[in-house]
Amino acid sequence: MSELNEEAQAEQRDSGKKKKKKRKKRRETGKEEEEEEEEEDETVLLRGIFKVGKKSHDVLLTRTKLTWTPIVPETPTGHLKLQELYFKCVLLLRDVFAVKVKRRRAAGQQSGGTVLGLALFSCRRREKRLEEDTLHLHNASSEHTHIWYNSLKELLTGFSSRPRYLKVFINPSSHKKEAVHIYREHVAPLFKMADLRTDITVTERKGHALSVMKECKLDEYDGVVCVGGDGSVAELCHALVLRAQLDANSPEEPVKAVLPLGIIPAGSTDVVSCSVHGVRDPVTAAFHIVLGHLQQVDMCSFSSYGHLVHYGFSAMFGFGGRSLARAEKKRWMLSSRRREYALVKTLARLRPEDCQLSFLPAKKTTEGEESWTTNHGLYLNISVMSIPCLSPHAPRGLAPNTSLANGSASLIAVGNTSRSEFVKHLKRYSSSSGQFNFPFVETHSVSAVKIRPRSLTGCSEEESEEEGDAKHTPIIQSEGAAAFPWNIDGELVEMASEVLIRVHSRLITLYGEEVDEAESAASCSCF
Ligand SMILES: Nc1ncnc2c1ncn2[C@@H]1O[C@H](COP(=O)(O)OP(=O)(O)OP(=O)(O)O)[C@@H](O)[C@H]1O
Repeated sequence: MSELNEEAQAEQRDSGKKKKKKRKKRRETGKEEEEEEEEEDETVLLRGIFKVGKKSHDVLLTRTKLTWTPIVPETPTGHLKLQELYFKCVLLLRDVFAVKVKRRRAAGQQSGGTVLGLALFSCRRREKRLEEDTLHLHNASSEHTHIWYNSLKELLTGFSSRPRYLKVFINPSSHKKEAVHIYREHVAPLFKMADLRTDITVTERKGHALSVMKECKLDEYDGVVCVGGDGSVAELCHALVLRAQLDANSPEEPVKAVLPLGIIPAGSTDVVSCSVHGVRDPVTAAFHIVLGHLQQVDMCSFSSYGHLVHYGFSAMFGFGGRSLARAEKKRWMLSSRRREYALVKTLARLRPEDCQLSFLPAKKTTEGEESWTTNHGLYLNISVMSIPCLSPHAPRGLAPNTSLANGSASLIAVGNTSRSEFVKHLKRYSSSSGQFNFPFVETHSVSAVKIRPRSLTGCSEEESEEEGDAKHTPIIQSEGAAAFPWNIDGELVEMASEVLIRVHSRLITLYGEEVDEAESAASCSCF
């Protein structure tokens, strides 16, 4: 018997012993069932010889992985090089999204051809990015190749979270109007390889996706995909929860969205995409969808006068709302220029909001009662965010103290201070940390917030004087009373009077995962 075989047998004996020991230990803790499942997963389903590169390999397939080890001929001395003994490669099936039979075809030949073996398409991680990788397994036997192909196909279809049919919305007007191109170039080919079917709507106006979502037959689909910026994402998240609420006939209480949402970033900031992917990369986003990585995410409801206005992830009142209102009036400008212009202009006219701020801490009192804390004062900005809101401009997030599914939101209240101190606070978002280490900033982990403006000045009067060219109208306009601009997920919403924000735990599922930091890029140049 060769040293290789002895070694392999010894390894098997060892692992057998280890498994027995493990089983004994688990029996003691009552976890025998789990152990049996684990063992079943490791049962070898297929074993065969394929060429990987130029060398023949011993290839093993289990329910969870594929391993290949080079078959090394014995040397005259009977010794093997150490690196050859331990050179075993592993591919986890959870990372494989497609398998194809490779054939040699003559030029122009559409079907048939000589079987060459298999190609396994998988995704590998490079920090937060997911990239395509291919493993070629060569074997000229058609029968052998098809046995492996069928088994691999069967195992891949067993991943129940992977979608097969998706409703896709593309906003052609997002950011640089590249959404259609991004989808065609980077996403559609991956979906096709994974045998994923799609039903595509290219949106024609604001609210188009919402109206389609209200009407369409949802049970046909396994998920929804949005190709666009934060505004489009906000519209679809709102639509998914609203649709679930309508279907469940629950006028008061929000209902969990039935289908998961995938986000292909094509906007200028892409806060939600960065928060669940860690990068602004359409390919990474597409892989999370194809591989069925599901992440439950908290959402907020925003209501005014007792009526639901919107569902969303984040809201800014004060500076954040006013600067967005300014930016929206300059829609004809490029989005980066528009944002810089609005920030600088709003900073130049910086003024606090006089308001009553109440919040419900996330941790309930020992009696489990709701105990609101209320403050009156002047605030330059108030943010409520149920997700960390990562972006290349704020890699640690606008709200690093919250996470995607902790059932609470971060309340960041910035009190009145000098312009220079406020700018210092803003600049720290794009650098390292410490954005909250100012005496005028308070943060709380909350489950609900109420904001009641006490001044009578809304947005229109102050901001209109040299901006009469406004063509844009906010998505919600108040009647009569002065309306205040709110920035809800990057969309302008005008609301008068008190606004109530409630956090709803895990209201929506997004394709992605929890990430702690986003890949950073150059920060905004206006400071
Ligand atoms: N064909 C269309 N023309 C104009 N607006 C549209 C169209 N389709 C969708 N919209 C609306 O455009 C708004 C903004 O979309 P989106 O967020 O995708 O782009 P953006 O504002 O350029 O990106 P970002 O928010 O990252 O700056 C959304 O409210 C969406 O409903």
